[in-house]
Amino acid sequence: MQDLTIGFIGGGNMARSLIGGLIADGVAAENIMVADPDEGHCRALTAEFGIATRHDNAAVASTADVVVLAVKPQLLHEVATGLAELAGPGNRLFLSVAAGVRAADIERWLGEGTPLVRAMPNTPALVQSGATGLFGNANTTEQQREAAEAILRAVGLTLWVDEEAKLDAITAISGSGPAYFFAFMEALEGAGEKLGLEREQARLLAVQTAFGAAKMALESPDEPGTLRERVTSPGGTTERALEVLEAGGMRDLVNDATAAARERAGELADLLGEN
Ligand SMILES: NC(=O)C1=CN([C@@H]2O[C@H](COP(=O)(O)OP(=O)(O)OC[C@H]3O[C@@H](n4cnc5c(N)ncnc54)[C@H](OP(=O)(O)O)[C@@H]3O)[C@@H](O)[C@H]2O)C=CC1
Ligand SMILES: O=C(O)[C@@H]1CCC=N1
Repeated sequence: MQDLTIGFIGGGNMARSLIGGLIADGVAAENIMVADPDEGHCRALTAEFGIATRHDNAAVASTADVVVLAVKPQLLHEVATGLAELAGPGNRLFLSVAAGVRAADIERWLGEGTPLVRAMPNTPALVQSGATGLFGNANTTEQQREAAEAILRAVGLTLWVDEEAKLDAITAISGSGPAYFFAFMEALEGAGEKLGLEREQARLLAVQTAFGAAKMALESPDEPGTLRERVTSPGGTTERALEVLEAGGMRDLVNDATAAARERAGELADLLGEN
């Protein structure tokens, strides 16, 4: 892993999160390169992480053992076909983090036989607390799967799936998931302000509480449901609040929201796979 050269195609939010986590894990800045058309993104990445950047995708991909495709799904066809000369059977590993776009379509654009791992990471990778689902196509060697896993494990938890369709469920739960929790923190912050706290105080309390609850849920042998019960005194304040959330349909809403996210991943796959 320490000797792997990793080339990112696209230097936006997800790439930045992965790069930050990899650097924090001790990967040498010389082993990471980014291609992005935006001069501002390139300058910011070099300033923050000391990595080299280019505007030329092929120049970056040609020097990399692992090429991370981190552009928007809608751009993946164009970007992948542009790298076809550097792909193919027995060639370097491609690692796509794009939501929805199927491995078979990416392989067709890069060239049949290309070793490809599809990953669904999330932005907490930046602070090495990411969660990533992985799926490898039939062309990947054991060594390449290990390389993909080592990159993502450096920035958090990894989980292989045996059916590619499960990546869409992972997208809905943990890929998009940080946004759900950030939205809940925003809501709690706003609620705290309404209840008379200073905005900054309310934010700090909301964020620290989310962190504490997540840390506890991760470290405790007990399930989140048990931890919830321990906060909820019979006839107390939490019980009253949870009744309101349940009456408002919280669980149905979460089911509907994640189903919508998964459906969107499928729509993207169908739409973009036509190319
Ligand atoms: N953000 C997230 O939480 C997650 C994102 N993903 C996936 O990661 C991928 C990237 O998402 P995200 O980082 O959020 O998106 P961003 O738009 O932040 O990043 C994409 C980057 O690619 C650049 N770019 C545009 N065209 C090209 C090109 N032809 N060649 C190289 N780079 C190009 C963009 O530049 P410009 O802005 O100038 O267009 C931008 O800097 C998506 O496929 C998404 O599904 C997966 C999991 C989580
Ligand atoms: O919103 C999106 O489509 C991407 C994929 C998962 C998180 N962000």
